[in-house]
Amino acid sequence: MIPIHSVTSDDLPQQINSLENRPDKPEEACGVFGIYAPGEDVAKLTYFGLYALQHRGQESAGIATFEGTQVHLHKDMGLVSQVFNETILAQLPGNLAVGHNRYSTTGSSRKVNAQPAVVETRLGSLALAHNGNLVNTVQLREELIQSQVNLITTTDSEMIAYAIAQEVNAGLDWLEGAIRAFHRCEGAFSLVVATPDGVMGTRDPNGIRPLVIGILEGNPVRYVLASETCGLDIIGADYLRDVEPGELVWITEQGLASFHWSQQPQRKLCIFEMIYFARPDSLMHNESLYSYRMRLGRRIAQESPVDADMVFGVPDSGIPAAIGFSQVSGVPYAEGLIKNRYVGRTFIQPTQTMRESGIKMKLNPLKDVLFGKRVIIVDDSIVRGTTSRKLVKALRDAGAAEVHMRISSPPVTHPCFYGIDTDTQDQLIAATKSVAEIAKQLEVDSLAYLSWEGMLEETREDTNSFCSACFTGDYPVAIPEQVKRSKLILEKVVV
Ligand SMILES: O=P(O)(O)OC[C@H]1O[C@H](OP(=O)(O)OP(=O)(O)O)[C@H](O)[C@@H]1O
Ligand SMILES: NC(=O)CC[C@H](N)C(=O)O
Ligand code: SF4
Ligand SMILES: [Mg+2]
Repeated sequence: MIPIHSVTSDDLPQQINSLENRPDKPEEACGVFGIYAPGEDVAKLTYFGLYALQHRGQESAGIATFEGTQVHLHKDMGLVSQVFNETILAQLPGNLAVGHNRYSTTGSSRKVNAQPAVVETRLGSLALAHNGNLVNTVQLREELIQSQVNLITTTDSEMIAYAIAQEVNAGLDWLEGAIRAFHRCEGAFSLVVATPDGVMGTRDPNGIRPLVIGILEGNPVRYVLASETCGLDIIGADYLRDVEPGELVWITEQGLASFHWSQQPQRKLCIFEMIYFARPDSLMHNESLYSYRMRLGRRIAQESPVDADMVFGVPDSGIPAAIGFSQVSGVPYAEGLIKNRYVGRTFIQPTQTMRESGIKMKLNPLKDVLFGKRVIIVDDSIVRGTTSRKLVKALRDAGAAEVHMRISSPPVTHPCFYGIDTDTQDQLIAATKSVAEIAKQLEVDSLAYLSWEGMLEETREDTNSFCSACFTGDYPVAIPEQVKRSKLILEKVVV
């Protein structure tokens, strides 16, 4: 158990959107979970919630519980199953809790930067867990320092916690203080915040990252917040609704109260959540992402048909689209690759050698199935192209006669600043190469990406209600020049 901390200085200096030790593929955004359930084992329920949200961040995990005014906190580097055990969970009593799985986007990947961030205020402690990434970190940090806030790290999440504390210490209550602080933040933030009085959940005015509300039946009903509905399912909570962009929900012994704090809310959910990041069994817009991803496969089969003997998906995230492709094209669906189930979704690959061998460790072609066949492989995205390049070679080595590749999203040409690390622009294969050049480099017989319109229309929602900036460069929240320059480093991008 670690004591309530005021974070120490061992990770200074940091650059904004620190890029060191990044793997070569899109990483998950963080996972957050919150619960108000007096009488229940809130730590254990949070543990299960985080377990279901593990795919959103695998660097560190943490849980903070409140027992009256007393906060209990445990966090460390590693997976949820490595950070917690029965003994540790038993030392986290309380009526309410928040938890976090981290993939770092601002501030290095170190224990000191693990979340929840706990800070003290005149009304007691607050514990905050954040999914997303602020773009005005430099300005916010400056403001906080100038107002004598003793900031020690550069994690954007901790700055939000200190901004709330600052407003509360200036005399505001929890709600007013939090709302004042949210107005000072720009970028992406889905937050859960625990206080001695209750749990808050909010989304930024664009609702870039998801956050859902669930209820645990009982008398009285208990409320749960989670990044995705799979975090509700695992504890038997029913999905109630999404937290709206620019909405604050405040869960206390009085129940759930809602406040709309933004004057200009709009829907700009990250489309990458839908095509890749979130779990396929999670619901978005009242349907599973599995169904949406299958439609993407159907759509690309219509847009870019090709004749072949079999079609299969790149495990895991390419599979639903491959099934959809098969349904429309009539090309039989088969298993051409077997994934080692003990290799995580995002096998962290800090060096090129490890990246290359990582793919080999993760995916193995079925030689007897592939030999002499014309195959179509479907994946959800190509970012740097490392996976595709290795895979195509492995399929050819296994004896495939033809290899056709279909990607169920458009080419990734721009980096993300809102909580997903898609690397600097020069690392994105489609930023510098045309589709024909990529096909040549990957050594495929044909390559086609889904159209941008197709990706958005298949959501069956208003096509303006998504962020798709990594495909277009059209960022819904303006990126300050200094931050832009850290990742947008190419003069000319291929479109
Ligand atoms: O072009 P690249 O830079 O190689 O990145 C893109 C690849 O990475 C992701 O899969 P991931 O390995 O995370 O696995 P999953 O499908 O098991 O989630 C994605 O689904 C692509 O396969
Ligand atoms: N991926 C995320 O959501 C990261 C949250 C936060 N920016 C951090 O670095 O911890
Ligand atoms: S830039 Fe791409 S990954 Fe980032 S929030 Fe927008 S759609 Fe998602
Ligand atoms: Mg994948």
